[in-house]
Amino acid sequence: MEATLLPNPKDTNATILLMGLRRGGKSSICKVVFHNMQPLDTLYLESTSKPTTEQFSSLIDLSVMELPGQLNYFEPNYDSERLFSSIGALVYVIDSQDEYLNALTNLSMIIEFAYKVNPKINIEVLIHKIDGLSEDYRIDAQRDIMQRTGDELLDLGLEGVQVSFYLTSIFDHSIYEAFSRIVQKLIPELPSLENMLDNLVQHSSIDKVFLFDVNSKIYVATDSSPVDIQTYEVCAEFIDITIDLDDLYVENESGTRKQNSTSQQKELKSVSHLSNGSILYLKQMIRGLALVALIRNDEVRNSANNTTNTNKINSDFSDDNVDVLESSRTNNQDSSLAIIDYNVNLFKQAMMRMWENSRFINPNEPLERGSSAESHLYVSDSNGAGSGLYKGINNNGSTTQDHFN
Ligand SMILES: Nc1nc2c(ncn2[C@@H]2O[C@H](COP(=O)(O)OP(=O)(O)OP(=O)(O)O)[C@@H](O)[C@H]2O)c(=O)[nH]1
Repeated sequence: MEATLLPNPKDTNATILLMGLRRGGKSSICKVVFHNMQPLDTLYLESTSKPTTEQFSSLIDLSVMELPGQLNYFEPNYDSERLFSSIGALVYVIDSQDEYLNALTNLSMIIEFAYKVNPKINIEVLIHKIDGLSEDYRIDAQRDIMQRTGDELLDLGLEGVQVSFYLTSIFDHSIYEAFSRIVQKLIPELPSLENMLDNLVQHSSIDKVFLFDVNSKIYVATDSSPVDIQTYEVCAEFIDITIDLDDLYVENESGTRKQNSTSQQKELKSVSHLSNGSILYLKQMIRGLALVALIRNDEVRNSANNTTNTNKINSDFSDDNVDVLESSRTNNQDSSLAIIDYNVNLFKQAMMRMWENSRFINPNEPLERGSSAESHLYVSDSNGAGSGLYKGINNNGSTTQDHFN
């Protein structure tokens, strides 16, 4: 019998394979995270009947493939071996509001197969729809699912397989947090990006900084301090506010309104002073990304109280040597922001250099904000799809994730 062709991920893409039993929430997750669908609208989604693949590209080219729950991919007429050998991450969705024992048996079977054909694969389990569970029950369900999965894998003789678990719901930011961590593992440049962000935080009075994909609100990198979900929410919402305001206003030029197209090409930047004295800072980066930083009021106050001059220091900004302005000795908020501006510009230049050196840079590609709803994510190298290089990546600060190996 001829093998049925499953969707063929592009070799150069990082590919995420979404699996799970019927009605678990796979299509809803895709629609909410990558197509900005309102969570309540997912109620009307029809059951998916055949495999689907979508491509998203911005910093990396990412394929998200969904396999419907009712199909058995281990029948000989599916070329599952080729499929599993070419993916970066297997994301298995478990409906935590439903009886999940069948799902766990199915999951173990899939892990056994996937691990055999692709030992570098990242295995990610979403304990999904937790919005319907009490706080206590969520923890119990997570513990139970982890325990049972571990036991099943042991029974199958699969020791040392690393599986990551996330508590998720499309009704809050947990699904974005989970996908951020999943996608980050597919970005070969992640350690360099994190180093650069740490350096930025260190020299710019910044409390927390995220590098967001503007369309999906997934963050492709952040500094090494723990991620607090409220800070994430505030920063992610700031992107929407900035874009809404940006669409609202067009610049005047000699008394006449500029064309929208002209204003869209300018670099997006926004600074907002919150009532508690903190500052939100956003600046457009390359390839559909925006840098969003939270600057706490005490930091700003400290810098405002200091009256000595700003010093320029030479510091090692990731792999590229660039100058960074030290902000600890400025005399007011404005100069503090000016320093952040200067340092963020250096960060952007470093990123541009990094991507110019990357194998995927397309010189004709615009560096500015992605223009279509499907203009999304991150970077991969030529073998990124199956490389899984960053499997053991640091997951510090996550309140929703746990893993074992
Ligand atoms: N409460 C809650 N419901 C959810 C969540 N995510 C998805 N759902 C609901 O779950 C139902 C099934 O979602 P789908 O996305 O169609 O599930 P699926 O896994 O794609 O199902 P198949 O296409 O049959 O494989 C829908 O009614 C969604 O609204 C969630 O986080 N919380």
